Amino acid sequence: MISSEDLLVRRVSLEGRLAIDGPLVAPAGAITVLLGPNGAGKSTLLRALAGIEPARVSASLDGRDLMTLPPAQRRATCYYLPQLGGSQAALSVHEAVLLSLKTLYPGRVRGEDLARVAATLSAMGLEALAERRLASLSGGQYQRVAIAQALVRRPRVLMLDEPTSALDLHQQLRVLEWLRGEADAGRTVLLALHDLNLAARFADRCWLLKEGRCLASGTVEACLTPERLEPLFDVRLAVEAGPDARPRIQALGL
Ligand SMILES: Nc1ncnc2c1ncn2[C@@H]1O[C@H](COP(=O)(O)OP(=O)(O)OP(=O)(O)O)[C@@H](O)[C@H]1O
Repeated sequence: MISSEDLLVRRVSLEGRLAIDGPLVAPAGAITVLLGPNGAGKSTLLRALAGIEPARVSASLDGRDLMTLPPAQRRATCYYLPQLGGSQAALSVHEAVLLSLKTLYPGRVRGEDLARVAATLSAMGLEALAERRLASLSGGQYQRVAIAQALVRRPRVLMLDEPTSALDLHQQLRVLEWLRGEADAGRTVLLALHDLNLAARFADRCWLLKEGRCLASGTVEACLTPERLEPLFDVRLAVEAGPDARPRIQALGL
């Protein structure tokens, strides 16, 4: 059943790139993972929902038509973190995270904002790097700064595009466990992921995308099956239940 606190996507289309026919649901309080091969349209869909791509979007959030939100409010409500980039900006890690918050609340820096920045740096294990310049960071360190810049704003919908692509195993689990907490706090978390086992472990729901279309959506158990995944990725797979009863996926070959 769709609640008034869901992100409900009815249709999204972008000439030649995306033809999503819903309904697709990303509930508040849940992690929804977008899965699909390279070029499937995962980033384009997230960008369309965030209002960055000039797509035709029919979607609602908390019962309100997403398109009626003024563009700045829509981007603040649905924060989109792109795939790993890098920054040469002459900012420290602390300044970069604080700047993200100041962009949301221009002209305001209160004690509570500094406390929020400190808590976010701590959540991402960045305290020791707080005074380091962005340009001096490793790829994985920079990715955690970018995630901290998203988290510090506490958006209603967090859309993170491949947020663990540069992270070591410890940091992958740290970030996903933190995102689990963000969902438990009532946010909607939407992630594009390539790691099927991370998706199996942390997601509540999946949207399976290929060639700009959504082939299936539903619970992890319903979506992460060989019948769904083998044609999606064009590989042979074995799926078995892990000790936590969630699927474990092994690639057997092409
Ligand atoms: N700015 C753009 N202009 C035109 N086509 C684009 C643009 N960006 C992406 N595309 C195309 O749109 C399609 C979907 O790309 P998208 O980046 O959404 O895929 P994805 O599922 O996120 O892939 P990946 O797993 O490789 O990140 C691809 O065919 C891509 O080449």
